[in-house]
Amino acid sequence: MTVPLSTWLQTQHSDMRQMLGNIAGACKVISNAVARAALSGAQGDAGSGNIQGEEQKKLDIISNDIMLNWAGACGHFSAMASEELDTIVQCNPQGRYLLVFDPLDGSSNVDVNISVGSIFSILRAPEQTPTEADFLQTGRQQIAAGYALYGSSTMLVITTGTGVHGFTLDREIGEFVLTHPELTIPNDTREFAINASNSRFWEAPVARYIDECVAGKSGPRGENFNMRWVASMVAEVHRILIRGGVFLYPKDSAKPNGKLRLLYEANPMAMIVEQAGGASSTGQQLTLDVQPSQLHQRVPVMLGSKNEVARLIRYHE
Ligand SMILES: O=P(O)(O)OC[C@H]1O[C@](O)(COP(=O)(O)O)[C@@H](O)[C@@H]1O
Ligand SMILES: [Mg+2]
Ligand SMILES: [Mg+2]
Repeated sequence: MTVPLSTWLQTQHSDMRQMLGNIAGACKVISNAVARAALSGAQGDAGSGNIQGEEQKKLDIISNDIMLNWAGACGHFSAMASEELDTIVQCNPQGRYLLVFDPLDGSSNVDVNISVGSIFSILRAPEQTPTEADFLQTGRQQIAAGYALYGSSTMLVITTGTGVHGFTLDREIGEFVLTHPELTIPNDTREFAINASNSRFWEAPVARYIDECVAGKSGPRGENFNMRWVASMVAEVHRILIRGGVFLYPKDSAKPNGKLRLLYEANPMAMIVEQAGGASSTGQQLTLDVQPSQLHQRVPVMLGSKNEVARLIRYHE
């Protein structure tokens, strides 16, 4: 049976239906902007930097504007925060929710036609005008999270706290269609993802874990492991949702807080991964339990198949 996103959304309360509907609209528009970038002159650097001192691509800024406009139009968000904006943006004072997003994740890949994505998280808003402090909620307080993957097909993966569901964009009808209901991550895996160029900076527990994987059949794990690194978190998490695996962007001596951002990368992905039966940890603490202290805070991330994440946590004890 074909279930379009608009039909699936009928299972949600009306605020959620409209919020996710508009976010899905934004993702379709971003998908087109990404696909047409070489034709429209939207590839390359914007010549500016974001608050974290990272070079912005033209498509980072375009995607950010699309998400602000489309999500803002549903009227349910009282404020939003984005990777690409220094401070929060006030929206509808009557809105009962906050939106946090990474408009284009993995954007260093965008000029080489490798998969990129968008990540979002929905939180409850306070009754009064939101301030930055109102965004500093733990991942457990998210009421929905998801990502769009702009890959060989465009997909939208959503959780509202009852499982994880994947929709594929059918370009012939312009609709997302439910193709991957109830995604689950196997408990065990023989595949890891880490940027090994940082290995000289790794801390002992991560170095031990990776050494043991690389040692293969003759090592302590007694199994051969495979490795992948796309450098697009959305693509890595998607691979793990489809066939299992473990993804690490740990802290190390060069990046004492890791690289990924807690509110709009780690938390939404951790909610998705937990909802799919996997786990996500900083090494010390479950990602969803971390109390944020800053909007653009970074956090170490280890997520994926439950038993591998449990092993990583053990190695950190
Ligand atoms: O280039 P590195 O250090 O391997 O980092 C790759 C990681 O950085 C990110 O690209 C960060 O996201 P942004 O592109 O949104 O800044 C992740 O998607 C990816 O996992
Ligand atoms: Mg990102
Ligand atoms: Mg980004």
